[in-house]
Amino acid sequence: MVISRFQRLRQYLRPHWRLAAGGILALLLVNGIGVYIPLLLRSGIDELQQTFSFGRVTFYAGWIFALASVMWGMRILSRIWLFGVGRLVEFDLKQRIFSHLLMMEPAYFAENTVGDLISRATSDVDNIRRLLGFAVLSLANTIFAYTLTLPVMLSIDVRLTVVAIAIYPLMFFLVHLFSDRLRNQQLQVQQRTSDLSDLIQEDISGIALIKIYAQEENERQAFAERNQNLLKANLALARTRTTLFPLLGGLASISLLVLLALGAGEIASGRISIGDFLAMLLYVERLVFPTALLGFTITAYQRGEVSIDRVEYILAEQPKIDDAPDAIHLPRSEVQGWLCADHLSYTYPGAVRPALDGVSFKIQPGETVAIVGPIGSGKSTLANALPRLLDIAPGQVYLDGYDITQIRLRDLRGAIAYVPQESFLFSTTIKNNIRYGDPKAEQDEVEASAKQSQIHPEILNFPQQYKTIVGERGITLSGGQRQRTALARALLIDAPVLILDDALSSVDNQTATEILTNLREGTQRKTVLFITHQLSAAALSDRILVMDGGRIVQAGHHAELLSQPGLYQTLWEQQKLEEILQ
Ligand SMILES: Nc1ncnc2c1ncn2[C@@H]1O[C@H](COP(=O)(O)OP(=O)(O)OP(=O)(O)O)[C@@H](O)[C@H]1O
Repeated sequence: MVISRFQRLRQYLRPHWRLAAGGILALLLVNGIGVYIPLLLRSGIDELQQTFSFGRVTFYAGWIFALASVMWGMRILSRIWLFGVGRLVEFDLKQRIFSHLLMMEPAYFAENTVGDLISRATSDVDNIRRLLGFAVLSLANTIFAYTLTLPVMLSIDVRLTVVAIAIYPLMFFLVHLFSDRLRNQQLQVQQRTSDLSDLIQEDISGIALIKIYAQEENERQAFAERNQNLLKANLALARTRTTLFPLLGGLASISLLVLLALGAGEIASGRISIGDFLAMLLYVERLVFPTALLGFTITAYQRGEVSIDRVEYILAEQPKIDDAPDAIHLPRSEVQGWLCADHLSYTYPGAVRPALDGVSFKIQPGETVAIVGPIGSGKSTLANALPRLLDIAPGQVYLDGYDITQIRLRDLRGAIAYVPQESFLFSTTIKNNIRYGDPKAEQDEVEASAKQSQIHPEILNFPQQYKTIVGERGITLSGGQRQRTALARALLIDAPVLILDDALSSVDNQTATEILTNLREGTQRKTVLFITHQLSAAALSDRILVMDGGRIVQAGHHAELLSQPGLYQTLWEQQKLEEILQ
């Protein structure tokens, strides 16, 4: 069922309806008092014209002051509440979008650009906030202002009322017209600002390159050009703004002028009193602002509608990899580490050839298996398929005899520690990076896994040791240090299955061999699957699977594979030759 945007708005508002209702009630009160004050003034003036007394002046002034105070208090409350509702909805939506994005599989982020997702989660959510705060407030305000004020004005003098408000539709269309222009110019300013920040960001990251190629002057010119565009956009926006508001003021003055001209005649003929006339002037004044705002409100509403669609589009996207309806619970402590692939095939969306083509193997708990093969032979695809980072079909991979698509995702991923090719570190301390999978882990556990991955002595040399911050806000680690930190993170969670995808490629051969030997000989032997281009490291494993073109073309021990002609022998000879040539 397609839910209309209006229903969406109601959905967003539902959790905060009390606050929204409070804000709208406060607005009603503001408008009620706003209509009553001119009436009180009218009575005061008409009465004081007959018999003047200071007592009565004080009485009226006191009343008007008290009512105006309540009115302004209520106005403030209505703004706090209604804008607050907008902010709360903004908060809810951001939470929902972020949680939703966390559920999506990595392939989703390859299809949708980060820039677009960020813009939906920020600018579009901001438009919805404006729609719910500003648009609701001004729409309610305009409705109340008109429905309460017009009848009173008409009861005073129909002719004057019609003449006075005749100019309002013009005012409304003027604002509406301008607000479209304002919106486009505002977008231009935003676009130009982001063009400028993109250039600053790129130039700062590539500063070394700019210097090596002596391109400072060209970059300065490129910057001047973008800065000039931003200036133009800002000036155009300023021009529109400075034209609109005086124009509105002018129209409002014309309306007052007409009222004055006609009103004088009405007073002279005795059809209305001076008090009536004064009340009329105040009412006309009261309607100027809501009328002008209505034009902006319509634009805010249109913008908000587009944004609702853009945000809902993200939220409607369902994750392709999710728990099966009756997924099996498999606690990490109960997993032994049997892995089995049965004609596993996978083709990337849009690709012609399968990246995995009928891969079958059986791996026992505690076995260390190396996966080798030329570039693009499907090794990483296999590594990604096991923890279901790829959307593989059921009945192809089994962990401890259970089809992995039937195991709860949390449990499956909890049982498999995976170190991907790119070792990503968060911009926080080394310690927090290592205990990412178990944030409550103590220092000694963190150190134990750092020792296993042979990074401990280097961490002790960092300025604040384990408290040293890495990444953008801290120190930069070398490729090998990053890889060993990522390995320590995987070892800390002590999962029964460990997958290393070329995870020691930047670590020297000797250290890599030591790490792998320790892993094999450690007391808690895990099922280890390690993808590598370093065949000397693969030679240490219990078994080697050789992949080519998405298939396993050879399997066996190092000595066995080396003794028979085939891909492994070729790869080994190539590597030996490279070592000699180096
Ligand atoms: N996201 C993707 N979309 C489409 N094709 C992909 C994608 N990722 C990998 N491929 C293709 O799938 C095939 C197998 O790639 P994979 O990364 O598994 O190879 P690999 O053996 O790990 O290579 P390397 O040794 O370079 O890491 C390649 O032909 C590659 O181009």
